[in-house]
Amino acid sequence: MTVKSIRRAYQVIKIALNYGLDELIPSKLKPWYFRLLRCSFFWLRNKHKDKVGGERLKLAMQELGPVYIKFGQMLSTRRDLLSDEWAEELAMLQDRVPPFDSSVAKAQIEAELGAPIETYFDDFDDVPLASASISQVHTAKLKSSGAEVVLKVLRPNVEAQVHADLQLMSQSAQFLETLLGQGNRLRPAEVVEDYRTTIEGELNLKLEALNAIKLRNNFLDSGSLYVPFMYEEFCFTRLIVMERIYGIPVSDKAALEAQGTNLKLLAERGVELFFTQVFRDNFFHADMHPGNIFISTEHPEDPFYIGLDCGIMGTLTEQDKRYLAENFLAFFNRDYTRIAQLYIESGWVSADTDIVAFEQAIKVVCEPMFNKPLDEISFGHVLLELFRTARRFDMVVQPQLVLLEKTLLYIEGLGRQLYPQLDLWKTAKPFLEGWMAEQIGPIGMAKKIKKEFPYWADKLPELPELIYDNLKMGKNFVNSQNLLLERYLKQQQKAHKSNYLLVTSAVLVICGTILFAQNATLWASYGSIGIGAILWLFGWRSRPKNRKF
Ligand SMILES: Nc1ncnc2c1ncn2[C@@H]1O[C@H](COP(=O)(O)OP(=O)(O)OP(=O)(O)O)[C@@H](O)[C@H]1O
Repeated sequence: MTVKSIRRAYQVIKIALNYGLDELIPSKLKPWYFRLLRCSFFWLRNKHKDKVGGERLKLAMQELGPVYIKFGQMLSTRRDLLSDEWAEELAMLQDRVPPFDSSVAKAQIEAELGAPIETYFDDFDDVPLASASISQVHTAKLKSSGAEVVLKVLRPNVEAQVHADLQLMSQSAQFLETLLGQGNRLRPAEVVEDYRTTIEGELNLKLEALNAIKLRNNFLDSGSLYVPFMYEEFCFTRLIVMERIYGIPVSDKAALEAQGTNLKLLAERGVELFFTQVFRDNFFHADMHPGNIFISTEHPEDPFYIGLDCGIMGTLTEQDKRYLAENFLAFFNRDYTRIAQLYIESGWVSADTDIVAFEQAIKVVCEPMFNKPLDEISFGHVLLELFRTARRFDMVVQPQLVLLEKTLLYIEGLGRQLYPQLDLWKTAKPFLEGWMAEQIGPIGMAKKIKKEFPYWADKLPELPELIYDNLKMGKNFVNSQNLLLERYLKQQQKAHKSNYLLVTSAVLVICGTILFAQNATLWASYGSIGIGAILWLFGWRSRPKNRKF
């Protein structure tokens, strides 16, 4: 540990204790050394006794800075780990990060461009358009075309800060895990690792630009999602330049209503967009929060979404997608046995899970959901409850599914906020059923054949050789089996012979001893014992050696 990280550790401890975070750990989980450590910082007291736990955690994270703010945002999406109150409290964490000096931003931009800003841009605005946890956004115009653009630049030193804080978090999580025991539901080390992958991805703006280009191309002619154009020649690890967009933040419902937006259509399009991204493209935006989604001001009767910040994108395997779709369909058919089977088939829970108990647990959480009308059931909530249940049966955490569940919950919440009568099931069911039919029906089969055809066409000329090799292998296998059998039979014969000699020798030795004890003819008793001993020697020598087949 360096002096710097010790100083940072003290700062973190100070803020944590000032917000009484130590008091949030149940006393039975605080061993004597923890209490001793706490006492050694006796001058640091909880200054926020009047606030509830979740709020204290939120405030502490806000004070700790960008890394912890983002961590809090991510933690708020892990509703499988946190209670709803805590999750809601943490979800309120906003990027209330003060902007950094625009001269620093300019210097960073010029370092990436390798030239003064004026070489490529006009009207660079020193006042940032937005200042977020990881980056800051400035507006300008392209010199070449006059197009309005935004320059998104990473905060100075943010990488070092993130890495140092991550290391500290990781060490604390390990410590907490030792404290709570391996089997604890909270799994702090796993949560931190999950976060590491997320935040490290965000530190590379070039990656964000590439994601945005892919998403933009997927929806280029869709009329439901617009992703700003990226100026690739100005996209680097610490700086990206993109088209400036104008829109209404999705959370501003009053403004949307004022311009006469068709909210029903907008809400339905949101759900469709989600399912299209997941099932058709297997590439979904996984950092949906109001700051990243805007609504078009053009033709409000046929509105479209504008998506920003593609730093965190999710993908699923073909198998995950199929199990997921089947999961939803099985849920709506109330087929809990199928749900339990799906979790086992997919490997999300172990194959030796007690399927009857698991099915029962699924039924207990799912059945009450049907007390509501079908159109009020939330897919995200279903998934959340199923994951919570599966965790009790030691489900291995699937980060890609957690991302998906969080996005789904958000999309549904958003849809209902925009249009409270939104019928999710009606919007999603045809999509899911159509997709499933494509996967397992004749169309699916034809698609698979079409997809695999180039591979088989490539392998076809090798087929005769492969058949010959396999036949040869088969013949060799039969030969080696015969050899083993022959060896085995010989061993058996030897064993029989040896057993016979050993038993006879034992009988002769016993008879000789009895004759000797009864003072019978001495030569007969000595002869019997002698022959017995010789036979024992032969029997012992001829016993089969302990060979492996
Ligand atoms: N192309 C754009 N046109 C107009 N405004 C933009 C554009 N890109 C970003 N912004 C503004 O900048 C804000 C922050 O951008 P962005 O979300 O990409 O940054 P971030 O650092 O990744 O934030 P966070 O990770 O905390 O969500 C957006 O909420 C939006 O207001």
